[in-house]
Amino acid sequence: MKIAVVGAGSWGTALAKVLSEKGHEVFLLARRSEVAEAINHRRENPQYLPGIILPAELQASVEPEVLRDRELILWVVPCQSLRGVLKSLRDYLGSDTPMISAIKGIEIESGKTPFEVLQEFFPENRALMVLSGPSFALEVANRLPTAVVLAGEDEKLVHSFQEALSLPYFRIYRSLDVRGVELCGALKNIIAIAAGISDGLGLGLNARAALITRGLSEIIRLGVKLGAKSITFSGLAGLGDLVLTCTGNLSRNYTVGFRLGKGEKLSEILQDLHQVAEGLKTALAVKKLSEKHQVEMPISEAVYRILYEEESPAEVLRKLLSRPLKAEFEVLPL
Ligand SMILES: NC(=O)C1=CN([C@@H]2O[C@H](COP(=O)(O)OP(=O)(O)OC[C@H]3O[C@@H](n4cnc5c(N)ncnc54)[C@H](O)[C@@H]3O)[C@@H](O)[C@H]2O)C=CC1
Ligand SMILES: O=C(CO)COP(=O)(O)O
Repeated sequence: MKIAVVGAGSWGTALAKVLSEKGHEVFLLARRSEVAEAINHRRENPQYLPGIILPAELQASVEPEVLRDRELILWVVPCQSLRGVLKSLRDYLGSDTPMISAIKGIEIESGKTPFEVLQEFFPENRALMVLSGPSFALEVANRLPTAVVLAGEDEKLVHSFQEALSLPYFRIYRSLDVRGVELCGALKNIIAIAAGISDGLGLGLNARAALITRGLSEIIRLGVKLGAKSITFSGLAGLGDLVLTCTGNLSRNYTVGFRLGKGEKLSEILQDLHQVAEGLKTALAVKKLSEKHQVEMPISEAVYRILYEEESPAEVLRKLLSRPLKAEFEVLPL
């Protein structure tokens, strides 16, 4: 298959490597020519995946022309950049070319997920899909066993792409709950920031386990209100990715939280963060969505206050721990 991956950051590069190893003809569309040149000439993306040797067959380019004859496009740019990228590339794209978003976020302005933004640009396209799940780019690039989930509305289509894109070390499960899979990937990043803060404060493993579990509970509440199936949250995109990013120090979101917990200011952290930590922006989008839909999200709200209202992590923690005691489970629709 002729494939293009748009976005030559760590995840775009790792996915392009997987697809190239599967035998597809892959173009990686980069924004900067030095990134494309390094991939083509040194077989490496030194800024985003240093030390990983890329397949000789994988080609990189900054020319949108390479999108013209592709049979599948993967979108792997930061969520808040997707709209601008689509505006600039739309003329090079077929209206019904199969597309997969591997982006984990929610647009701040519109409250839309990447899938919804793609639908806005390609309203006739019935071949839009979402890829999510626990998958650190570096581990995938090192061919360590990984399981992810591909979701789409057309079961036959999703099934065919599941077969076409899987490798023994990159196992793709399939789902029809696009909304759920996509919201899981976006919302878990805020909980990962919270887990990082907790670890940075030295609150221990009990606290982190409680954060993951109560975090899951609140992201299910919002997700279900927004049309997701609650069972999806117990799958790879939900619990799987929550566990990975809340416990793995390869996570950018967790790392931002950890540094906040250690007392650094967000402005200082942003200065040397050279990759996207989607949870920072998703926290803004979720603040608006949770208020609009009247969903209680104490952990996401706490992260928002630390990030944007300069409340100290210790003060936010004090407030979280003095919330009224309640029943563990509300009745949730399946
Ligand atoms: N890195 C990982 O392990 C994983 C990342 N993701 C998701 O993939 C998405 C991309 O993340 P990463 O590759 O990790 O980010 P990154 O920060 O490593 O790279 C982002 C890439 O997008 C490009 N970019 C940014 N703005 C652009 C614009 N306006 N036009 C064109 N290109 C632009 C950058 O130049 C860079 O190449 C995020 O939504 C992230 O949550 C999902 C699974 C795993
Ligand atoms: O989503 C990820 C792994 O599944 C990557 O997490 P971070 O964006 O926090 O690094």
